[in-house]
Amino acid sequence: MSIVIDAEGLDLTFQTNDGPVHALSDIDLKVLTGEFVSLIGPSGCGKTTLLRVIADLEKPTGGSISVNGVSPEEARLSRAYGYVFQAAALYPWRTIGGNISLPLEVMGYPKAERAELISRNLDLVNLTGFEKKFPWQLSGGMQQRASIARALSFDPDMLLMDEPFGALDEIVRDHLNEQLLKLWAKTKKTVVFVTHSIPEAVFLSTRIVVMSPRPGRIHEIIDCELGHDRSLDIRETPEFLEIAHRVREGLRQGHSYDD
Ligand SMILES: Nc1ncnc2c1ncn2[C@@H]1O[C@H](COP(=O)(O)OP(=O)(O)OP(=O)(O)O)[C@@H](O)[C@H]1O
Repeated sequence: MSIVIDAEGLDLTFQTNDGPVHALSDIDLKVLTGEFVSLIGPSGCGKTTLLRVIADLEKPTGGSISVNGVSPEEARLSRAYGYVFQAAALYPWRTIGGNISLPLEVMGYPKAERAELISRNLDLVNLTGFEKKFPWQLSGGMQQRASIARALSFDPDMLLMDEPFGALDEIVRDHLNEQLLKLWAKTKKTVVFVTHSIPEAVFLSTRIVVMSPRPGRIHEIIDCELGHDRSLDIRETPEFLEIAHRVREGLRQGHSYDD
């Protein structure tokens, strides 16, 4: 396995009207090919900022980071990743197929190839038959699946997912977690996934990065070796509960309730 993301001593301070905000401090993280790494931590600990630095949507103010061995900017330009936002962020005036097609149009894919990729990726997220619907005709869970299909459309090796299921109810979230795991096993993508949910992180990940706030740091990295073939029942097993307990302890230790 090779190193996809290599961050060393990463620092990011935002300059705001209210003074500097130290969002990331001394982040060391290596992500290997095919891993599913979750970033978990309390609100404001820098999870989204770290994901955005990997995606070249923010520039770090210190330290170094490479993605696929090159700078985040070069990786972005070479389409190294697909990005899934917190809200599905689909264009309401475009059909589901039209939304998935958009990055492909921007990249100049010919029409026939676009049609083939739209159909393949709709199939991957179990939305075959919904190509001509508009986003408002789909449930929240289906919209989020469509946005995953869009992120996958040009077959990037890596998916960056910022709390994609945070706004969905628990039953839908469970279902999508199962589907995402199957998709990950099938496509062998490298995934970096932001979440607030301990069960979600333990269910999905091969490693869990526990972050703590003010400034955003990595408190602990926990291995999550539950095998690749997981069903939701695994959440009742002692192994699962043990890892969930360790994550909860890590979050507690990293979080000061005094401020
Ligand atoms: N563009 C920005 N300008 C100024 N401050 C910012 C900016 N983006 C994020 N921050 C600040 O950086 C810190 C980390 O924010 P970030 O959104 O990365 O946290 P998070 O862990 O993803 O939070 P949440 O779980 O609520 O999404 C916060 O204090 C936030 O207010």
